[in-house]
Amino acid sequence: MKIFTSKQIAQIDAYSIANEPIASIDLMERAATQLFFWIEKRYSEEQNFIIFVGSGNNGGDGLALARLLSEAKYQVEVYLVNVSQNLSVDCQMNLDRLKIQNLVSIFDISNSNDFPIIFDDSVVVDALLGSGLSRILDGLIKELVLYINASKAEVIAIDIPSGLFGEDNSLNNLNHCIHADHTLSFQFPKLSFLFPENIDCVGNWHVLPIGLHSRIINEMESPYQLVDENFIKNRLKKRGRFSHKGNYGHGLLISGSYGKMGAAILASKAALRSGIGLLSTHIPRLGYDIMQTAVPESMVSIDRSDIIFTEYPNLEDFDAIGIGPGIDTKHNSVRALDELIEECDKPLVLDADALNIIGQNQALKERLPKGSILTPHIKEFERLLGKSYGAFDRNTKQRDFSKKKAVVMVLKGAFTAITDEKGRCYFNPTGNPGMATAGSGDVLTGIILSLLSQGYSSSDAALIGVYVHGLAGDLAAEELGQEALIAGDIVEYLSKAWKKLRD
Ligand SMILES: NC(=O)C1=CN([C@@H]2O[C@H](COP(=O)(O)OP(=O)(O)OC[C@H]3O[C@@H](n4cnc5c(N)ncnc54)[C@H](OP(=O)(O)O)[C@@H]3O)[C@@H](O)[C@H]2O)[C@@H](O)CC1
Ligand SMILES: Nc1ncnc2c1ncn2[C@@H]1O[C@H](COP(=O)(O)OP(=O)(O)O)[C@@H](O)[C@H]1O
Ligand SMILES: [K+]
Repeated sequence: MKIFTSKQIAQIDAYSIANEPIASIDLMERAATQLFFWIEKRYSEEQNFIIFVGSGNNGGDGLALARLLSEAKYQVEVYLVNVSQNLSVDCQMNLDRLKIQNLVSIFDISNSNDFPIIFDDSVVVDALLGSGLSRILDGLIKELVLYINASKAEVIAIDIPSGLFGEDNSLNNLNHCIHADHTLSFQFPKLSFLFPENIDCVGNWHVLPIGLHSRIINEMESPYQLVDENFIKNRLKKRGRFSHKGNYGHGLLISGSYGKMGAAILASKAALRSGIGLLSTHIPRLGYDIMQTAVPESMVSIDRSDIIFTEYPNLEDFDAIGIGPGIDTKHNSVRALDELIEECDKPLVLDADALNIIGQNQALKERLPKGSILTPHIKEFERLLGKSYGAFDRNTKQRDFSKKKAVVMVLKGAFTAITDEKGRCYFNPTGNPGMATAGSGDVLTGIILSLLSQGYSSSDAALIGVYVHGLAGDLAAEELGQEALIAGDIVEYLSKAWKKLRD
């Protein structure tokens, strides 16, 4: 699913009105009806709602919702806050309709004495400001937002929490935005929903389809996309009936050091459980017995060093190389990585300590082979590209770096962001907080190496790898629970995840 900016959504909205065609008031009714259906499924008739309404179309949605809810016998009170001089045309029309219906008490808020008591068991609907937000909140509306946030009532935000921008919130004060439990967004999620710092504002978000025009949605370009299962399924290659292990590539994984052999084991198992033909794992000498016992399916390449990575085998034998999990950042490993980067003309995935080494030796960053995949978490990302002003800035840096260096960058976390050489950014929906556990990144490196070895392009290897990794984590968490989940479980559940993608 493409993700559009608030400005683009307004254009899509206008195009739909002109070309479906549909009157804007009817589109608003469609939006409000979707809100109503969502609420009706979750709340019994006894539930009372306090709807705070602004003067734009977001307010109009709130007023139309108030009418639909009261028609269905819910208890509803509406509080109108004049955020600007005049109500928008559709907001005014819905206010008139609500007054004619005459089932709902409508109050004006002109100062803080007008704020209603919000009982803990009320549900607050935030229809103050939507995607027309043009500046950060101040004055009465900010006070009201703080007042709502201080209540214990559940809060449902319409379209976007009031005060939050759809894209860049680096100059915003997130405490002055509505903190919703649920955000009901029309047709698309907003970009800002996918950034970690906005979670307290957005809560759980849900996308409600309102039938915006498919032609404009298909034609309008956006660098941002939210990945889904079909998007991944369409990228999978078939395994031919007469294929043999030579068809699925030979990968080289450089991983592990004294005390960190687990990283090599996890990444190797993950590679083998993701379809690779042959795997060689290059490890320091001390790890020989450990590796041969734990992962007999992998061949072992032994370093001259007992405890760290200092050299690598002839790269000609391999289709792709993965390096980093648990290799440490000692001087001789830095030198060996430097040589590898200089020589390597094979698809390369760099993770963990390989990224830390590059972070400490910025010249290496300039020489990354085109098509390399880097898989940092936020800390590693900052070591590579410095601190950011916020998630939007970080995302812009990531896209620019991918484009400038023609590499794929995977910024890991909830909604892992994958950027490619065209500056496009894909957000991954799978995965859960149970995966915030030692070694889960190593598993991802193994999966991506496996896919690169099988001949997938760098961006497809990253997209598929991240998706299936998160899916395996989700399937594992469903059965084991998030607390008990360990990285080895992600490997174990890869089988179910791949099967699901092949269904
Ligand atoms: N997408 C779709 O297809 C559909 C969208 N729909 C709905 O429309 C919503 C967008 O509506 P909208 O454009 O009228 O904007 P909205 O946010 O309600 O209000 C803008 C007003 O607020 C004002 N204002 C701005 N910032 C402010 C501030 N900090 N403090 C105080 N005031 C501030 C601003 O003033 P100005 O910037 O002009 O000075 C302007 O007067 C969208 O979120 C969704 O709910 C559905 O109905 C149907 C389908
Ligand atoms: N809250 C979360 N939601 C989704 N995925 C997560 C979450 N927390 C962690 N993950 C995933 O788990 C992996 C953790 O990787 P990383 O931080 O490198 O761990 P480690 O260094 O311990 O191996 C990443 O792929 C990340 O996307
Ligand atoms: K809102």
